[in-house]
Amino acid sequence: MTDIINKLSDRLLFAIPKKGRLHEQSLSLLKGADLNFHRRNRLDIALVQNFPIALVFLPATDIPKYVAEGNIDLGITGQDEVAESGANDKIDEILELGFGKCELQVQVPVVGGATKVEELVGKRIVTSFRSLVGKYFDELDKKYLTEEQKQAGVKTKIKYVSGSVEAACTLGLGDGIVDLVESGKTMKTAGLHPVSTIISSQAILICNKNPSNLSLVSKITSRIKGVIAAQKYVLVNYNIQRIHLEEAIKITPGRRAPAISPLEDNNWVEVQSLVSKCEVAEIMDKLEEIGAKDILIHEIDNCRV
Ligand SMILES: Nc1ncnc2c1ncn2[C@@H]1O[C@H](COP(=O)(O)OP(=O)(O)OP(=O)(O)O)[C@@H](O)[C@H]1O
Ligand SMILES: O=P(O)(O)OC[C@H]1O[C@H](OP(=O)(O)OP(=O)(O)O)[C@H](O)[C@@H]1O
Repeated sequence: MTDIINKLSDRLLFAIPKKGRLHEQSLSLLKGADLNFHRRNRLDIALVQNFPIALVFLPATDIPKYVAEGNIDLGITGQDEVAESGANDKIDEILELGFGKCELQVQVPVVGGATKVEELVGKRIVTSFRSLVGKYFDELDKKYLTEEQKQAGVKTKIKYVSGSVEAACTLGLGDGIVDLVESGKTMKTAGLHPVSTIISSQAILICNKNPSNLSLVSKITSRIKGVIAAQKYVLVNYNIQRIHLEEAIKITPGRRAPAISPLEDNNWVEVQSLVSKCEVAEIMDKLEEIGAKDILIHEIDNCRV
């Protein structure tokens, strides 16, 4: 451990979620960006071999605080964690990473629960997002509590639990909860349904406003952008008769323009173009309809676009 600590002083410190929903995908981003490291068993610091960077494995919840205070230069966490930390104006949100997508929702029991979020005003809300939920219900209190209730000191009570928030209504701790929802399976299984959404979130790359090595931050950001772009696009290749080329270009315009190469048979050309992964099936259908042949789709490992 001391040998590693001695090597930290000249390195950019980059925080990675040490467990939970963001851990695995953060590691695959690092791999895609070719940041090589070896993490010793149970050690939360790992030196990157091919850059003057040290990775620090921390809970996603704590990462905004470390980055805001300058103890860490760069970090991956959730937008929800940044909002909850209240550190938004002390950090730069550099890049949305496209994973860890979820919504922070107010949920109530399907049977016998409130039907609208304003019915929860003055009641008990259980959550792990004390600050965001406190602010959210302060606004609702102002709007929906009567003057008599305000004067009597009535307020919505925000109760903190660190996990398994969905159990709170069944166990009688709260009248509603606020927790993250992705597929909705956890919520449904617990007999809950949403009555409002507080924020939408995804994983994000954040940076201190004065990082120790700005050019290295830019380099790492470009590499990560390349990995993300590669996940969004595929390369499509096909042959088409020249007479249909104009229509084909409309279907696959590429980011700038498609690459067009002549074939031995002068009536045909080969076209290569980047297309969005989520549109690929539809694009192949359209190409087939105009007579394209030999349509090939290639995954992209990495790119700069
Ligand atoms: N179901 C989900 N789908 C997508 N992203 C999620 C989901 N749940 C959480 N996240 C994202 O992952 C972040 C970390 O949540 P996670 O539940 O994995 O926490 P954790 O670090 O493992 O801590 P704990 O296990 O103590 O709750 C959240 O702040 C959110 O940005
Ligand atoms: O809508 P879903 O796809 O069901 O996901 C929602 C669940 O995911 C998160 O918890 P996680 O499973 O990460 O564990 P935790 O409760 O220990 O935080 C969140 O707190 C919900 O419980």
